[in-house]
Amino acid sequence: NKPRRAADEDIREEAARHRAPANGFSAWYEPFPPGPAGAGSTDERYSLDEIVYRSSSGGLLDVRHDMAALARHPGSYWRDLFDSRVGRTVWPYGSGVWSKKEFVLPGIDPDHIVSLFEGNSNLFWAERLGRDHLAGMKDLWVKHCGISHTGSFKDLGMTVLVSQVNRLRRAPLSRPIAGVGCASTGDTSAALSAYCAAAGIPAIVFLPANRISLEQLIQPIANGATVLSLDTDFDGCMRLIREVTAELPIYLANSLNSLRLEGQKTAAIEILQQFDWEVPDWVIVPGGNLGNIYAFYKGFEMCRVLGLVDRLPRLVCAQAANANPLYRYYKSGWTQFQPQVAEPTFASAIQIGDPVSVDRAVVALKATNGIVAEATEEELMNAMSLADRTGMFACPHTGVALAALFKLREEGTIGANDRTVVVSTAHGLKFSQSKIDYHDQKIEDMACKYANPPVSVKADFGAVMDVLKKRLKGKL
Ligand SMILES: Cc1ncc(COP(=O)(O)O)c(C=O)c1O
Ligand SMILES: N[C@@H](CCOP(=O)(O)O)C(=O)O
Repeated sequence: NKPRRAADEDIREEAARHRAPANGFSAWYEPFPPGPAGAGSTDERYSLDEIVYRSSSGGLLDVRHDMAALARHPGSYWRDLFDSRVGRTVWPYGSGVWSKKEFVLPGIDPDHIVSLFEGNSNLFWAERLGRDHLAGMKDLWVKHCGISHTGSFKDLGMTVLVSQVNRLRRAPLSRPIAGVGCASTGDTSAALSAYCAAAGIPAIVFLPANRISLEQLIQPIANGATVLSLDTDFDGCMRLIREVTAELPIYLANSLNSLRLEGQKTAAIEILQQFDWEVPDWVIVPGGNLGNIYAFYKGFEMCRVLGLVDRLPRLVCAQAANANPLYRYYKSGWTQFQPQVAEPTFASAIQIGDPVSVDRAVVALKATNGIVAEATEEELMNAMSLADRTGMFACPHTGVALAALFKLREEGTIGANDRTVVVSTAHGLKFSQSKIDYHDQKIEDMACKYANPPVSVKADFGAVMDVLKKRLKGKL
């Protein structure tokens, strides 16, 4: 048995005492798209300690790992190492993200890490939904990335970004970073505010006024962030935060910053781990700014290249029909990308018309023989509500992914025996108003097929019995 930690020592201090020797792994920024696997594919590279979001030609950047160094260990070494860390409190490996530290930010001192023990999210076996509503699917799973500290998958990326900012601000680097800022449809802002509050770093969030849920709005307010409610949409907020971060010493926290994706990619690695390192056939991800679909690809591809698994799943990116620039691009045979002014959607966190990571998404989809699907408002709300009827409490974005699954299953693209994972990106409780409107049948031009409004009854035994007998007719 391990001796108990001394009473005057916390888990960071305990970890510092047991600090592993430097492991020789490293990572840096390179221009996107990445070259072939292996180090040294380009001369342009930047240390992760530099504050840089774009390449010299104005393109995206990507975090690149020294794959040759990681490949000195066989895949079985990494599988065993990651498995040995699951569900522990050893700093920082108890986090689902930092349990894969060598694949994420290998060089960061654990003492600089800002973690809320994120990740390790539930992989839910959607037994009834698959069997009863998807023509006998037996191997349907929902990765509940939204059952997390701030209620969305953004925690996975934000722990990495805020940890790196913490490192930059502290000695010996001592960079004069006044705060960290983002534009947001409500989830990035919640995660940024929570991690900054935990680290004591100022957070600044730009939100499109009246376009995010009340639950999302209260999160940064409660965490003490500077909240700017702007009379524009998300794309307008994004343009503004980019201008502001170019002018002021405010570090940019949106997924344009490729550090975020290093954390988000661990959800893909976690899925493989939860299946005992077997690769699912399909993974369906709702897409907005399009960083996450690439993050999933990166996680899967890294595991393939390093021999933890031997193939990639096929990826599906699902968009709301009201905010579908990637879907249109895909339908054009990847010939014509047209940004759009996104229309309101119940999946409000993906109401994005000019996604920053469109080129990243294309790489991910082409490499995985992927598909882009779309869902109308009625389709996504019905899919979400039907999933709820089978024991989930899905958010509308998960509804978009589920609606895509229904279509692909119906047309036979996804087979009854295909192991399929739907990525649930946020907690349904963050979007309760849309559920209330659905169940109240208050949505214009929507039949709300699965509405289940509460029944108002007189507090009287007879009246209650009448209602129950009617409801349970034939079952009593
Ligand atoms: C709940 C939710 N689902 C899905 C997405 C889409 O992720 P991405 O922007 O990385 O495509 C977002 C944010 O955009 C989100 O907040
Ligand atoms: N849904 C996001 C939109 C911004 O995406 P990001 O990944 O680029 O930060 C949000 O919640 O703000």
